[in-house]
Amino acid sequence: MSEIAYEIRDLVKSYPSAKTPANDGISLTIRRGEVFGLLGPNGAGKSTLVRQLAGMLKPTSGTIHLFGHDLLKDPQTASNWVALQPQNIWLPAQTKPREVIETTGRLRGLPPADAKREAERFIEEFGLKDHLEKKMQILSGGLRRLVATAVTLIGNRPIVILDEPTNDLDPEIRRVVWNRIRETARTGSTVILVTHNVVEAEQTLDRVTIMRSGRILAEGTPAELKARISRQIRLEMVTRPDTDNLSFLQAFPNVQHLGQQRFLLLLEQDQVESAIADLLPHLQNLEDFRIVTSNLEDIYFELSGGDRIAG
Ligand SMILES: Nc1ncnc2c1ncn2[C@@H]1O[C@H](COP(=O)(O)OP(=O)(O)OP(=O)(O)O)[C@@H](O)[C@H]1O
Repeated sequence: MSEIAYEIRDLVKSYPSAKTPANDGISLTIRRGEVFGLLGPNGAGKSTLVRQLAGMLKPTSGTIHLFGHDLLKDPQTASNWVALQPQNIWLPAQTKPREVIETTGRLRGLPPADAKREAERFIEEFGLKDHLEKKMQILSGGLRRLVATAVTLIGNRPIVILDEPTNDLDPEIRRVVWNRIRETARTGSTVILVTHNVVEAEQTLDRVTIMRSGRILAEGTPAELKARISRQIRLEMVTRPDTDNLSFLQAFPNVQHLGQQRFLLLLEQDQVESAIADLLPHLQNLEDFRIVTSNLEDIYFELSGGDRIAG
């Protein structure tokens, strides 16, 4: 099988009702066996892109080759090779977790004993044991997403696409899901991830594309993208809840408000010392502060010059 999973060229998708294209000239190469991340704010066009990659949506123009096959001429290729967990998950309302996971495994060609064993492992790891008698229609959103993730991962399809797999999940289980995603790539599957959870995804992704307004802003490994602003240091501050006087923050012209009591300053290395000196007289207004190196979310913020990704 080709070392290139997807070759996407000049892809445009315009919805009839929209003024601007949801995907506006996307060209990308996704390699076999990598975990590839699509990051970007709401409305950037990420879901539109992955639905086309899964053969569920027809591009307006451009080409998509999957393992060398022209997906537009032969959309069936995608149904044979791709497992997609869409953002708005749908699972048959009357089914129960074990049944839907195991049956999917069998439909993907696993021998019955293997499908059963694999389903048991997902049930165990994803903490579904106490919910096996519940039908999909009464499962909570987070549990439904976990079942959908198991359904997508079971059977190790050559292409696995997950659109926001860790939404609605608590931190402990998110870690389990990220581990399973990495394991899936180790077996040779190519994994494409749409996520807002930039900080956690950074550990999982081999390569990243940052999108905005239907276009690609940047592409590379997390390390390559970070190298662009690696000189910068983050000074994160949490103000005390009872502090009304935040005027001391005005001494820092580029301070960003991250929401609630959280503030962020991105500093050049030679600015750190004086910033701390400016901050010291106001420590009584701070609940916490820390100095760390930049992360992937900062790169997104720097590149887009705008909204911070909701975490
Ligand atoms: N079926 C549709 N008809 C018309 N416009 C649509 C349709 N689906 C998406 N859009 C528009 O296309 C643009 C891209 O949407 P898309 O869902 O692909 O973005 P996204 O990056 O996945 O966003 P989010 O992170 O919020 O899921 C948005 O402006 C959206 O309103």
